[in-house]
Amino acid sequence: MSYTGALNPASDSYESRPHYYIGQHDSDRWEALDEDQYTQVLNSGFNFVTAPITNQHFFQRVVDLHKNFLKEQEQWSQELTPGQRTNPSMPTPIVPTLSNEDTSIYPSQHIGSLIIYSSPWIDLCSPDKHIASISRQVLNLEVAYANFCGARSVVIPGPRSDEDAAGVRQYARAIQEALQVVTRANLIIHMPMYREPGLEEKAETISSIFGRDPEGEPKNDIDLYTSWDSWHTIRSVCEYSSRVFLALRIPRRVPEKALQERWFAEPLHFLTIGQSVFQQNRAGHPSLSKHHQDLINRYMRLKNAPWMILNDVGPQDLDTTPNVKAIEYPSLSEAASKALKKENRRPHSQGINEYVGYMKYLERQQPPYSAMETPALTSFQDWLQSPLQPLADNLESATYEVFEGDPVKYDQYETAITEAMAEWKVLKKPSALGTESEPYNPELICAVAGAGRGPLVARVLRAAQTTNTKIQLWAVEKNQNAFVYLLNRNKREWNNQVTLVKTDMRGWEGPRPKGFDNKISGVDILVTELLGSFGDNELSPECLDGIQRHLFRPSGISIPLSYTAHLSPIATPRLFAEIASRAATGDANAFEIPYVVRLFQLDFAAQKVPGHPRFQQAWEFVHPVPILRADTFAEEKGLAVKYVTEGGGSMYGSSGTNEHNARHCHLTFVCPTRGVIHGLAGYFESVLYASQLPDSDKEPVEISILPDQIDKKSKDMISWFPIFFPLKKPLMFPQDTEMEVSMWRQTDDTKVWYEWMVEVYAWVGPKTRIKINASEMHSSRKVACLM
Ligand SMILES: C[S@@+](CC[C@H](N)C(=O)[O-])C[C@H]1O[C@@H](n2cnc3c(N)ncnc32)[C@H](O)[C@@H]1O
Repeated sequence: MSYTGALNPASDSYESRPHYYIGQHDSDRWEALDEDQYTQVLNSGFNFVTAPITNQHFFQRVVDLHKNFLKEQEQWSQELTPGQRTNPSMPTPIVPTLSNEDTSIYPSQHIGSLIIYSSPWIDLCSPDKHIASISRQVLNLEVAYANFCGARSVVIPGPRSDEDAAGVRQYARAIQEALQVVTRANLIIHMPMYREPGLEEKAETISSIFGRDPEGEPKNDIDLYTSWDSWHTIRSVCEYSSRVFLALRIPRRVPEKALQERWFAEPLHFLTIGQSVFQQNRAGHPSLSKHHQDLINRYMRLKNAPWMILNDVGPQDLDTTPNVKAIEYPSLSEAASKALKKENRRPHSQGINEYVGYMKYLERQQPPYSAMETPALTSFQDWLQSPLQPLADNLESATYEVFEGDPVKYDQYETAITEAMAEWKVLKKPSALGTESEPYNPELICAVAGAGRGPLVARVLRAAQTTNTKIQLWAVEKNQNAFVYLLNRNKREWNNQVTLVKTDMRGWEGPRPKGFDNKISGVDILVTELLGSFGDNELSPECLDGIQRHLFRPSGISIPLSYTAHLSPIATPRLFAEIASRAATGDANAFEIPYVVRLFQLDFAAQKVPGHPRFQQAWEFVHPVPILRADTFAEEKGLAVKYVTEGGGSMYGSSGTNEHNARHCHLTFVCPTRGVIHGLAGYFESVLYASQLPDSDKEPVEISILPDQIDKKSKDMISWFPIFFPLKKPLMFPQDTEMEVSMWRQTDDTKVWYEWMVEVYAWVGPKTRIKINASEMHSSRKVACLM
């Protein structure tokens, strides 16, 4: 396949894969482009260009200012007495404000389409306090002016080295100060993915001009994470400001996956790609390695996909004569249509820049959006929602409609119900004469509890048809509005064959089947779907406690049979920033509640290590509660006795009736690379049905939202997003950490809530571990009400 011939938007559907916005940056550019140059760049295929805030005139002014200062200081120190001379220091000169000769950008309604660069020659990290101060003043003057002009984003070169921690702190402070100076514009810090030895760009800085650039010996042992460390210091000092973003410089050699993922979680605004990152293919055209392509493809899947800036890749023949007149930038579309008119007038078309042509080719080669990447689903990426409380609240029809839009969940349920019905016939027949506890019943008695608008009722009826089973069916629902819908559906679709009961399932008296002398009977199959993102968080265990007493013993079947909650510690700077801003604007509980969120832009802290998987099970619930079948069932399933015992303890002031649904876990995750976490990602899995036949080799019917299981167990299931338990303060950890997560599912007679904390341990000897960091104990005092 060829990428030459380049842009032909009509030839491929751009909607079916992420779109590339490609900008042009020239590191030698001192002036903003004039209109003709700008048009020429857009004509060569770029979508936007960069512009420096200040020019060479300003640069020279600052250099002269510092030169004069040094001279004066020299003279001044000569005049001091030897005693005074030990620490001569004059106050740093004040950089005069900008004049119209210092800049070529001006306010215009189109300034937003320019990406503004602050001066690459400032050195905010300089150990020379005067140079550092001048640099800071220049930055403030520049960002203030860019903000005044209406610029939306200002790219600021990151620290030149990560070695000097004090320098990085100083840099971070300067950015924090610049944030106070600008009221609107975003500050975009330009960082390398890592420092490639010998390949760092060497730009002239105010320090190098005055001979103060700390060169240092080139190092052989590269620490891939120092650049990220610097970035982390900067954004932490800026308190995760929502106006601080990243321009990430793509290296020539793509680093290990863990580092790629680390940056993936950060607020990427731009990917910058220098000419030297490109290789030449056999035909002599620029190309990127497969690793680079994979990296870009991954980053472009983000909801707010980064834009790309190609550095120093032409067009070469721009007339770059310094331009001191005010420029009125046309909008992108105006410029493009002007360019087209000009193009038509030109004898020879100038053609697409070959680097842009190649990037556009890569754009078309990206994997198309999958079923899980519809615009609707993508819009949910990293969007915080409060968990539903279907017990306490009545859901709206639109919410049910969203559930019903996911066929995967219902297909799995139908498979489970079908298997259970088929096995019921075999298991129940031998006791055809019946016992006292299980009188013979030729028709299967089934109940769907929490029926909503009836999708599971429909699946039960279908399973009965498939297995040719005669059933009597009850549907129990406490939401009076959904109940009206059920009544209507029963009449229209189900020929009134379903017995509808509007009640809280915990108080349901049980079915009175036909042919039972109007007596209350047991239930053969109880179908429920009361699961939340963490399995038990929508109070499935508590609701089932009240209804499972109606199940026939021992043959009654609960679908689901069991569910497990799982955890993994994650870095998610964007969510932390969002929750922190909620907390700062008055939501005192912002960090004390879990959120349902389609986690996407995250980095898992734990690696997959034998014995310490990345996702670990917190706890399990099994139905019916084994106390009722304790001896046989619990033993068969190998359940811990603590799950079997009902009662057992009581919260202060409560009678402890729900104590058997309390849980606790203590998990150890292994984190080989240093980093930071912002909370815990929570998931669930559920066994809907597992064969009860002794010789069955059938796989259990399961659903899972665990990232490493969903494709295997319930591919493309979208009914549940993960849950996120935030930490109030980001928790740093060094390399080779053992991270210990403790979580409790707490309950009294009236409610259920979670408590969680994380501790960081490091090995300091073969047998000695010390605690080096810990979060606070968090408590979502009232996650779900039982009343
Ligand atoms: C997650 S929705 C599932 C609804 C439906 N089965 C579906 O798949 O669309 C849970 C349903 O259970 C109902 N529900 C929750 N707790 C209940 C209770 N204790 N008694 C009766 N219905 C309950 C809610 O009103 C809601 O309709």
